Amino acid sequence: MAATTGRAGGDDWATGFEQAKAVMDAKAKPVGSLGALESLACRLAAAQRSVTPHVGRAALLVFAADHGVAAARPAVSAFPAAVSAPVFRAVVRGQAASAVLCGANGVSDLIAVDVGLAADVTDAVPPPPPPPAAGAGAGGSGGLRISVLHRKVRPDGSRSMLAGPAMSEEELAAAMAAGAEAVRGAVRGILPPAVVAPPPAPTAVAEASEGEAGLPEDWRQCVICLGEVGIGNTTAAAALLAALTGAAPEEVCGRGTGVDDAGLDAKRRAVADALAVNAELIKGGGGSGGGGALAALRAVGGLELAAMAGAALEAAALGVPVVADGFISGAACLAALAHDPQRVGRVLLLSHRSAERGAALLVSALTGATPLAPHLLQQNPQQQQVTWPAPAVLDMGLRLGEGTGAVLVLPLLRSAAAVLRDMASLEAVLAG
Ligand SMILES: O=C(O)c1ccc[n+]([C@@H]2O[C@H](COP(=O)([O-])O)[C@@H](O)[C@H]2O)c1
Ligand SMILES: Cc1cc2nc[nH]c2cc1C
Repeated sequence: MAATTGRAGGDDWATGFEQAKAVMDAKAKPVGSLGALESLACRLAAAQRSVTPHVGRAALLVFAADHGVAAARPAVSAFPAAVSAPVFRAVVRGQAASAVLCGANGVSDLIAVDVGLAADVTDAVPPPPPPPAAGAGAGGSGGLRISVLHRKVRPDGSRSMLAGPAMSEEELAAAMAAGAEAVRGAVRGILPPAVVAPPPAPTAVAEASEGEAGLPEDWRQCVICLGEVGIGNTTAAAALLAALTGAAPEEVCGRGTGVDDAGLDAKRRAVADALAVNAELIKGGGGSGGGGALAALRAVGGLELAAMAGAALEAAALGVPVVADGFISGAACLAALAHDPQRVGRVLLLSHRSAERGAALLVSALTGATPLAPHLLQQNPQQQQVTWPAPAVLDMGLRLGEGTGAVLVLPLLRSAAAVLRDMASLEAVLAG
């Protein structure tokens, strides 16, 4: 009989999942009767390598940036680009939806990261951290600590993907490194309330994970939620999804913050133009050195999407569960998954299906039902062995971003872990 405590599966994700499933199936309930909660628990167990999974500290990382495509073609969003910075400030003050939901759902850390807002936000200061006694349990709002990480890669956001790649190689690396840095700060739990520092030098930014050294004892029980803010980023996410799957602009573009028919048409044209301008980099022809998922991210992504991809890759390198949010966060995670399918697929959890048109295709691609573009499959034979994430847990018509959907799933994750950890077996119940 499978062990009920201790480590599950060593480094073998599938063995860990099967051990957790055996424990789950032996619980005092008809097999499968807790539905998706059961597979959520088994995935958490496999990611944490323990058949007694636990959601300890949960952190929300909100990455913010502006977009050259929105500056070049403002019609792609219902809001002017100038709105990204005030929304970021509201997150930092603890007044935005993401921060409020963090408080309501037992999130211990919210880390807001400026990777390319087209405004100076270095004066954005979070509220003082809560006293230790306030606690961070679900239901209380007093335990949330907010930190700000200033890692602006470009002063005016990403370059316009209509005129070439949205990022240089160095800019992509710097944004991804900011994402990795935020993950390590969250897992360590030692970020000061405000971290004001100049961007790291380009040579220092692409460092790989430093390994487990210096991590606190409970680091494996940390869960990372990803979120973003960036006017125009549904256009970048749509272009990235199209580049990664080969889908047409009509399939990936939606109304974002609420554009009308003319705005939707502008988005479709922007995505088609960006894919044409960056075709060589995306597909890897003409000695461009491109063709991989990170080349697509560089070509038509954005600085906050790159940061989220870097964060997902770092969480995967550490083996810490990472929860994707909506359309933009999901597209960034798809790039990370296509880049390192073996490791990312083991830790990535999908929180919800956004209301954005294109989200259905995105979830389908993230779960392996829709194949990646042929050039990506050829480049990466690992795609055959990938552990695909399970379908999104919620479908509530959410389309705000900021990581709101990822945070909303935390109570379900905690419940799933509690069932696997604490529920009696049918054998024990029948024995009285
Ligand atoms: O997460 C989603 O699914 C989502 C869907 C639509 C819009 N958003 C948010 O709205 C902004 C992007 O919308 P837009 O219309 O400016 O491209 C950005 O700040 C996102 O956080 C987010
Ligand atoms: C008000 C507002 C809040 C947001 N939060 C994330 N994206 C956003 C976009 C807008 C426009």
